[in-house]
Amino acid sequence: MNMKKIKIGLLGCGTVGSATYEILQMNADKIAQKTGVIIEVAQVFVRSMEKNYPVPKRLLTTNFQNMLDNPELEIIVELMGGIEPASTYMLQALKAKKHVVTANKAAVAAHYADLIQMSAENQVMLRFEASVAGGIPVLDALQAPLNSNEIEEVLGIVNGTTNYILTQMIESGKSYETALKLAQEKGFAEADPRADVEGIDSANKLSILLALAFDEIVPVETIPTSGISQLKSVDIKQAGDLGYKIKLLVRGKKMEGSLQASVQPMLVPKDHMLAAVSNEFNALLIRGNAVGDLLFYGRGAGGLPTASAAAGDIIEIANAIDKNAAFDTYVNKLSQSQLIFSGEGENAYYVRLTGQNRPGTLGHITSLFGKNDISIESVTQVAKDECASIVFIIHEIAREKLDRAIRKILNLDDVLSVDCILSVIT
Ligand SMILES: NC(=O)C1=CN([C@@H]2O[C@H](COP(=O)(O)OP(=O)(O)OC[C@H]3O[C@@H](n4cnc5c(N)ncnc54)[C@H](OP(=O)(O)O)[C@@H]3O)[C@@H](O)[C@H]2O)C=CC1
Ligand SMILES: N[C@@H](CC=O)C(=O)O
Repeated sequence: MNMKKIKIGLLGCGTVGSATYEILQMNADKIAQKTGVIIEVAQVFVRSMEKNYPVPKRLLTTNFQNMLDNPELEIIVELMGGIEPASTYMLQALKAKKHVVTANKAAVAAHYADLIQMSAENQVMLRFEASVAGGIPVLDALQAPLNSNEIEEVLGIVNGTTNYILTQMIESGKSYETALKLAQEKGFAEADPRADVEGIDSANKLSILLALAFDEIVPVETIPTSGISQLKSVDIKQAGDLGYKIKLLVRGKKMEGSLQASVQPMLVPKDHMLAAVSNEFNALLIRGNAVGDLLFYGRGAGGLPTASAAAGDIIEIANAIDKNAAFDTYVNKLSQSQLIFSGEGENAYYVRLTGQNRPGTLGHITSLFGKNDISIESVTQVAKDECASIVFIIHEIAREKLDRAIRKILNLDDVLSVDCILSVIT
């Protein structure tokens, strides 16, 4: 049988780029057999011709314009990372009527509307399944299979590096620094790992999820975001003693005409599904008003799992080209919802503070919480010499209300410091 050959160009040949090349070689026969299409990597854009990449040297180029001008290349697969020049290259490729696949959540989140619009105007396909939760097909699921639902909530772990670090700290007693170094060596971390540990990578992914789940474009910089770099081992241990694991979670939730969203380390009860998600694995709970709760679980970082999603997008586009199908733009509608973005919403909280080790301290604090309508679920106190470490779990309230009460607590003579405040999943 004479099969159609579709030529593609890769931008970047690092962890994900080389794994994408590997999958397309390793599974070439299977892909051709299943789809009737041969996918050929015809050019690979890199920064240096001197470096050793796991692709034949004849494919390498350091000139992006060459790829743009190459009429044989029908699909551009952007796996370089960073907002620029990746975004500009993708927009140029779409304008040149080339289909685009990317794993780059930073670029997609920053230029979501422009990219969608450019693909729609030029009637070419744009796919970014690999940009959220690595190998887990969660963006596709939010399209056809779930579009009969109104999505009520998305909640989960979408950053492999931080989940790997927390798992290694909790289960293997590794230091934060050692665990981060290991995550980098394994190819999970971003080129600048601050994006992982400060929660920015999760916020980029959440912004994409909010667009697909709620038709709402929420700029990344407006999402309340905190990461794990400031977490102290004492809180990881204390949370463990109280029956929780700390996880970096993304949450988007529809509440009476408003949309709440946040990225933050949260205490997760040990019997919660998300508590069992370890190392570089990700998991996302999606709640639809018809289907109820769905849990998506799998490897969220690493070369082959991420490349599996990118290669899936390439094959989908190659199929559409082969069949002369209409080139849908995947998400061809831009924000149409009337939801008002209202910050992180209400949460239960873990509050650790240090007070004087003397009778009355605890009473003063609990009475101040009470006067501010804050209800306490549990209190744990550990006294050492002059000081006492006191941990409260308090029932759901708005963060601003908690912060107002904390300011008053800090004015009490017998309170020395408020050391840690973390949200708790209930
Ligand atoms: N690693 C993972 O687990 C996952 C990564 N992603 C995303 O996939 C993308 C790629 O990540 P990853 O493979 O880990 O990154 P790497 O740093 O391993 O690879 C990036 C590649 O792109 C090249 N590159 C970077 N900038 C330029 C530039 N300006 N011009 C030319 N080449 C450039 C690099 O070249 P050089 O070799 O010279 O440095 C390298 O070959 C990122 O968007 C990332 O967020 C998504 C999900 C998971
Ligand atoms: N650095 C990211 C890579 C995948 O998106 C992560 O750790 O999840």
